Amino acid sequence: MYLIYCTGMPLNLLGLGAGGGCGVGVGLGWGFGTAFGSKYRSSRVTFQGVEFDSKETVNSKEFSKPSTEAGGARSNRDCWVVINGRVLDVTKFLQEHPGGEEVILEVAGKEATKQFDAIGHSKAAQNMVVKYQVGVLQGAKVEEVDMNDDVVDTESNTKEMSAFVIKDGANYKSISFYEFFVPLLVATLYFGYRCLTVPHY
Ligand code: HEM
Repeated sequence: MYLIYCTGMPLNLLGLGAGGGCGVGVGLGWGFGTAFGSKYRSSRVTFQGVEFDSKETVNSKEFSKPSTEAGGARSNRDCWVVINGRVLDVTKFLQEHPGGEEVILEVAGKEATKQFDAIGHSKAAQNMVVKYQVGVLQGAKVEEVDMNDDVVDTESNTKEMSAFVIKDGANYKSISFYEFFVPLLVATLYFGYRCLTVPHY
């Protein structure tokens, strides 16, 4: 009798383990996701390590010629280029550039719009340009960049993302509540079900 009872216990414990594991796993995953998401929940968007503001806030200092003011900068310690009328200090970006630093150094201090466009840079890359803007070329008409575009860019969606985006929502608090309690409820129900259905000898 005693032996049979002992055999039943591990079964019961196994039920508890499976039930608890499922609940805790889902709960922790969702809970952590929620907490982590709330920490970064803002109007800022981070994509591949680059943070974009929702509004374009850039330096609008005017430069007369890329070849004089921006043009002295042709080394990997000080490298500026002009793309679509924007004067960019890309010194810090050189080593991060997926296409290598050489290609940018070749056009350092120059108008690089043609070369930039010729590559067919992704929308994300085009938006990234703003991050390095230190001014605009005098008389140049600079087009506004829609920062929200990059997150729907299909090509970029397939690339590695270092962070995720959670949009602001009025009812996110109630969502967090459900995210936490629904897995807990599921685990409890499962555990209850196991307790009732596993035979006790
Ligand atoms: C601030 C300026 C620039 C930024 C932010 C930038 C960003 C990027 C990014 C994110 C990529 C990865 C592919 C993509 O997402 O499109 C890339 C690739 C590349 N870029 Fe740039 N880029 C800049 C300037 C330039 C310039 C001026 C040139 C050429 C003179 C250039 C040449 C290339 C090449 C050759 C590749 C590799 C393309 C491939 O592997 O298919 N980039 N760039």
